Amino acid sequence: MNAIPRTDMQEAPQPARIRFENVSVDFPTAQGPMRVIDDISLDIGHREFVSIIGPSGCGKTTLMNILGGFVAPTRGRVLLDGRPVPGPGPDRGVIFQEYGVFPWLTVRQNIEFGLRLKANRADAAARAEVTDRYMRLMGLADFADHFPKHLSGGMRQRLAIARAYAVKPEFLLMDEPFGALDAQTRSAMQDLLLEVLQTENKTVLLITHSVEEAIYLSSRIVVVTARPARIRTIIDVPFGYPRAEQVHDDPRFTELRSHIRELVMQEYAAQARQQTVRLSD
Ligand SMILES: Nc1ncnc2c1ncn2[C@@H]1O[C@H](COP(=O)(O)OP(=O)(O)OP(=O)(O)O)[C@@H](O)[C@H]1O
Repeated sequence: MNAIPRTDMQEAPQPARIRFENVSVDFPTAQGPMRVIDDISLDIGHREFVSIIGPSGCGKTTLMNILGGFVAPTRGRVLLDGRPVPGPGPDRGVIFQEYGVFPWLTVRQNIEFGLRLKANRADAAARAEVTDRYMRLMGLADFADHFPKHLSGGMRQRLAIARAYAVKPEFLLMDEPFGALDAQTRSAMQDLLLEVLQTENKTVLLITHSVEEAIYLSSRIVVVTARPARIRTIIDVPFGYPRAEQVHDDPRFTELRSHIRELVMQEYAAQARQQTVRLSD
């Protein structure tokens, strides 16, 4: 495929806000260390939106867990604004595939939780205002005093998203955040995210299995290989921000979608071959 010129508003990423420097991760297994990430280097600039796409189980979540401060690399390092990741912190809002909500707190209390933390201290009126805003945006206003167990799966996921957005983290780390939502809600959540990014400075790393979602939202897409995850290729998305629904109809969208799908399919095939070899060992 021909190189697609970069036409979005964001300049080349420099200096890096997020830097993966020759990162490798091995996990111990009964058969010895298993390499999950292999020598990944990647710079992500201020206000960039980078998506990672690759076969299931290849190591994407592990990559995000390193950035979140939950997993340490075996080799290499990850820098945030030039400093090694110190552990989890309120500068990074993390949204996982599974609902990251506290079951013992109501909807309102869940959203307020982060706002009460010292690093994000806000007075009670400001907390209530932000909480009300996100409950409205997420369609949860009528459920303010409900506990998560009384919400549908999609509502719990929207609550998890509201909690992360409300704290206004500089970095959003999102691991399949919309995967559990129905198509209509997923599309609304994508648009809401684009809206939030228009008004707030955020640098975003998204893991998704949806090629369309990656193209619609990102400025760059990183395709990773079957395990161990290496960078297969990095693609510049040729659409600027604000980004409108109509980009789905752009012929470049269709062309990119086919190209990325093909790459991901090849990696799934490589993964299947590896598994066949392992089974026959
Ligand atoms: N803490 C851990 N200890 C041992 N193995 C782990 C650990 N975390 C992940 N793994 C293994 O590492 C591999 C990669 O997992 P990871 O969750 O990073 O993949 P993924 O690409 O995010 O998968 P998916 O797309 O299905 O969510 C898997 O084989 C998983 O079982």
